[in-house]
Amino acid sequence: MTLHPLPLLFLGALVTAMLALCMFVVAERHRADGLFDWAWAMAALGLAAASWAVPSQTPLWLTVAMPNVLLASAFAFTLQGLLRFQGERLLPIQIWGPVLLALALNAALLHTPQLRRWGMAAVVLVQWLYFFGLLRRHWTGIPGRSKYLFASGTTLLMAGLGAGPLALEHMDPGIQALTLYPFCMAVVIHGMGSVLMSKERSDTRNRQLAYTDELTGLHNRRAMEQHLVQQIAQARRAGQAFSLLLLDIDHFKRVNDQHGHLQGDKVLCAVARVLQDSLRSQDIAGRWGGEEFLVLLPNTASTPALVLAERLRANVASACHVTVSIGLHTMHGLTNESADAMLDTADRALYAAKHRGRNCVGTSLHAPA
Ligand SMILES: Nc1nc2c(ncn2[C@@H]2O[C@H](COP(=O)(O)OP(=O)(O)OP(=O)(O)O)[C@@H](O)[C@H]2O)c(=O)[nH]1
Repeated sequence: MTLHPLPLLFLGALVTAMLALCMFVVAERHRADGLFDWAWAMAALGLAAASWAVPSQTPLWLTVAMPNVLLASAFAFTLQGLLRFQGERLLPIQIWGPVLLALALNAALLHTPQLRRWGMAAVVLVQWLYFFGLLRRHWTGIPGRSKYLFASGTTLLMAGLGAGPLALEHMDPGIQALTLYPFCMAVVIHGMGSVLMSKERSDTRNRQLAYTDELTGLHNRRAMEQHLVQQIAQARRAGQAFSLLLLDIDHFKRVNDQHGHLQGDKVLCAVARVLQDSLRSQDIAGRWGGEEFLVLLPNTASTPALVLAERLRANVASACHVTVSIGLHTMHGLTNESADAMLDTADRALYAAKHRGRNCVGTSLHAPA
């Protein structure tokens, strides 16, 4: 059985067009993530494949020049999408210059196939170098694994479409047709990679939002509950001490009443900043609710925890125009305390600190039974 390139090219064009259509539908709400540009890239690839598939009697500008310019445009859209995804900018000439070059090259060398193919390979190589450089710069910041699909799919496409015509020119049409299978595969990998990359980015953002306190930027209560359970388990496994601090701003109602809710919010943010700046890298701070903050101190016994709590209290008092009362509780390595029990004891220590006149640290020793 002989393989004919034309039906396979039509199939390739159809697959690419369908992928482009799906991406346009999804991209509407993800323009800032580059998906819209990647949908245009896919559409340009589909059009290029369709133009290759028209019968050979058709003028060369339609079967050769146009698909070549469409290819360069597809890779320019790919680059532009990646720039948007990373919130970075390039001069328009850096993105669209290769497309103009492809246009000029195909106009000048339309009847000189060998030179034209070399020229196009060089244009695509320049585009790939931009693409690769950009991806490399941001690689570690892109969440998830779909970046591997995106990088390999795009590289396969660029290598195949840029250098393929040079490699295939003297080959049998049957062999040429076979190369369309990897083309279809590369298109699917590239398309899936771009859609999933954008999805993984949204998932990461949503997860961050779900675990972050909107006002202060600290962990929210949900995140702190999880950290607390993990830290207790870790302390128990390692037989280490683990301390927690419950901080409450003193007379915060007065701040709101006298200076307004907005000013109250600013005070909450200022206290959060002091916490972040005063803690060690292993400590975890979060907003527990209202004007209450929770701080977890892994591998910290009661004496150093008390020193740290006193430092926090003093730092807040000097930087924020308010004071805080702190309840401190320490779990010693092998004791079997639950998160609720620890919180309850810290809460009673906090109550004791309030009772002693505020702006001080209460420990389990001060807590009423
Ligand atoms: N601005 C602002 N105020 C809040 C927020 N959440 C809770 N509050 C206020 O925090 C105040 C807490 O007041 P209380 O529980 O009476 O405690 P307090 O005035 O700090 O008194 P003590 O804790 O006994 O020192 C209330 O007025 C709440 O409205 C918030 O997100 N922003």
